[in-house]
Amino acid sequence: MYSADEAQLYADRHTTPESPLLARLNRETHVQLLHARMLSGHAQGRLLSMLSHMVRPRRVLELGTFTGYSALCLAEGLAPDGVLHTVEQNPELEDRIRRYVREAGRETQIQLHIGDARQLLPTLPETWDLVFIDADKINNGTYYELVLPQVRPGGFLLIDNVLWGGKAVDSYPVKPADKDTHAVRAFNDKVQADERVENVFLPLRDGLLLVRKK
Ligand SMILES: C[S@@+](CC[C@H](N)C(=O)[O-])C[C@H]1O[C@@H](n2cnc3c(N)ncnc32)[C@H](O)[C@@H]1O
Repeated sequence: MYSADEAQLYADRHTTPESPLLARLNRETHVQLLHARMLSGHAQGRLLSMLSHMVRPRRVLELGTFTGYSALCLAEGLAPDGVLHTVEQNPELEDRIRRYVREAGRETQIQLHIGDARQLLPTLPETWDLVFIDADKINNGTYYELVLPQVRPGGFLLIDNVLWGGKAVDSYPVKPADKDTHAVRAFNDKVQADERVENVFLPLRDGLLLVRKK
C-alpha cells in the first residue's frame, strides 16, 4: 500500500515543472506573505494551464488574484486575442502582481482590477469562456449566481478549495459557528443539484470543482 502523500509526491514528479518565473513567484510568496498556502502551487497550476489550453478561451475571469500565480497559469492557454480579467480586493498585492505580469510579458493579456469582486463583477460585461472562482469562500454562491448568466453555453467554471481542508466531507464534526465550512458545503450541494450545469469534483490539493454550463 502507499500513502496519499507518497501518491502526491509521485504525481508531482510526473507533472511538468513550473517555469522559473512561477517557481520564483511561488517561493517569494511563501517567504514574504502570510497565508501563502492560498497560492495554487505547482500541480494545480499545471492543471489550470492544461485546462486553459484545452478550452483556448478568449475571455477568462478570475476572482481572487492573490499574488498572480493562478492568473499567470490560466493565461498560458489564452487564444491569441484572449484577455484574462482578474479581481483582487487587497491593494497591497497590486505592485507585486503587476511586476510579475510585466515580467511574464502579459501586460496586455492580463487585466487586473483592484476592489471587491461583488462590486466589480457587474462592471465587467463580458461573455466568459472560463471562470476561476477563488476569492472568499463564503461568497462562492453569490459569485456563481452573478457570473453564470455571463458564461457562454458550453463554457466552464472552476471553483477552488471545495474540500476546505477536509472539513467539507460529511464525517467532519463541523461546529455551528463555522460559517465558512457551512458555506462551502452548501455551495457544493447547490452545484450538484443545479440542472443548468454538469460538474466533476477533483480531490486534487484542496479540491477543485469543474463545472460546465449546458
Ligand atoms: C485563495 S486566494 C487566491 C489564490 C490565487 N487564485 C492563486 O491560486 O494563486 C484568495 C484571494 O481572494 C482575495 N479576496 C477575498 N475576498 C475578495 C473579494 N470580495 N473580492 C476580491 N478579492 C477577494 C483575497 O484577498 C485573496 O488574495
